[in-house]
Amino acid sequence: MGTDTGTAAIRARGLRKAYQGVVAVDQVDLEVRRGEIFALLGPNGAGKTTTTEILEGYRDRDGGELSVLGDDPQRAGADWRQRIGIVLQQSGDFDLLSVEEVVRHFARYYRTPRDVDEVIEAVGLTEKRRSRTGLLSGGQRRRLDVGLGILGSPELLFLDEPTTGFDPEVRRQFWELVGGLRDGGTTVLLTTHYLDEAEHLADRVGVISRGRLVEVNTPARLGGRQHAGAVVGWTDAAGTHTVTTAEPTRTVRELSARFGGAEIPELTITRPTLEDIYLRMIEGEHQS
Ligand SMILES: Nc1ncnc2c1ncn2[C@@H]1O[C@H](COP(=O)(O)OP(=O)(O)OP(=O)(O)O)[C@@H](O)[C@H]1O
Repeated sequence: MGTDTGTAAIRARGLRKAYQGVVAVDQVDLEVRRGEIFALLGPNGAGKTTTTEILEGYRDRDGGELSVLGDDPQRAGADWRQRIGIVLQQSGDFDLLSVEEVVRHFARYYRTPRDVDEVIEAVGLTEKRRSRTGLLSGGQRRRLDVGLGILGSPELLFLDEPTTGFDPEVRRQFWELVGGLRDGGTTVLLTTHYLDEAEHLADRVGVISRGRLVEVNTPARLGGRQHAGAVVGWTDAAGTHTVTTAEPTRTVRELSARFGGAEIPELTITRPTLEDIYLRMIEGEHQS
């Protein structure tokens, strides 16, 4: 397809893959723009890993057209590989080496690697640089994985379920790290089961179910979320009340009048979360 991909980092048309006759990826059309964080969501077995592996060049497709950074991953060579970064769910086994030794080792695979100290600093492991990687916590280990993924200053970074097992604080720090990469111009393809992660990080999300890409949209608009009603809740002497409405402002105004302009007790206004919308979509898919 040549190098003319415009602003698309990934462009797939009719991507298809079956294992022993069982279809895992079914006519997927996908466009990931340069500089965006795109999250691929879907239940277990939906086809996310298969799709990502095809995009990474680790798995051959059965059909469809594909351009990743202007080349077909099935034919692309070492030059192309230098331009992508991959952070797998489980990385290699080098427990006896220190953080610094591991980063230095992997830096040799790149013609123009980033500065080792800078990478260690970027993933927040400076204090652990001399620790054996086998002694790192799960979250620290994951950051090292990301450090290795960005060593070659990739134009496109694949992150496969990067924050599984992270505590909330470390997840937030990790999100900042990934957001910073995007701000620096890196395109990120993220797979995750955490909907809050997708909401926080992704510019756009794609929902894949039973091998098919069901919808691509911004987190705010997925599944018509922007039109979903709000739930207004409050309490009074009779107990707790909730009302679902398309006009929460009007409801609040009425309540305010009823309480004589005083504070409305325990007032809440909630809208469906991305997870609510996603679960509805997936449920609908299974019933269809
Ligand atoms: N190597 C393989 N051989 C045979 N079938 C496979 C192989 N890899 C995946 N599959 C099947 O293809 C389908 C898609 O699997 P895939 O791993 O791509 O899903 P996934 O969305 O990544 O799931 P998860 O969220 O559990 O990681 C599943 O039905 C799975 O059983």
